[in-house]
Amino acid sequence: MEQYENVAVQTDFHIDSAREAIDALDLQIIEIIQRRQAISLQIQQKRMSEGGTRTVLSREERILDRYATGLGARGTALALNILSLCRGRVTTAEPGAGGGPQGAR
Ligand SMILES: C=C(O[C@@H]1C=C(C(=O)O)C=C[C@H]1O)C(=O)O
Repeated sequence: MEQYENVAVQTDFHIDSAREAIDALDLQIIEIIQRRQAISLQIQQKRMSEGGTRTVLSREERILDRYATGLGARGTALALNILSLCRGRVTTAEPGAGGGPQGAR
């Protein structure tokens, strides 16, 4: 362990392998969000087929609270983006478009 700018850094720490771990986690996060989109869409379609609304703000507020509790103020921003991604039609990103599945408004 070495000290650098008051941060303990393991001497056997390698940026390349740490980045591989981050890349794997990012792929998992994307996959989890895509699964969340599919489940959220099913709920929305079911509710709308019964004459209800697509969105339920009270439920979304509870979700925002959860992310704020876990991750702070930026967790709220993340949750807003996740809710936006999960709202509406799920489409596949065009190759090279640089974006993931988009939620239609
Ligand atoms: C999925 C639902 O429908 C909408 C989408 C939500 C979500 O993606 O978490 C939450 C509330 C609703 O606005 C739901 O009511 O649970």
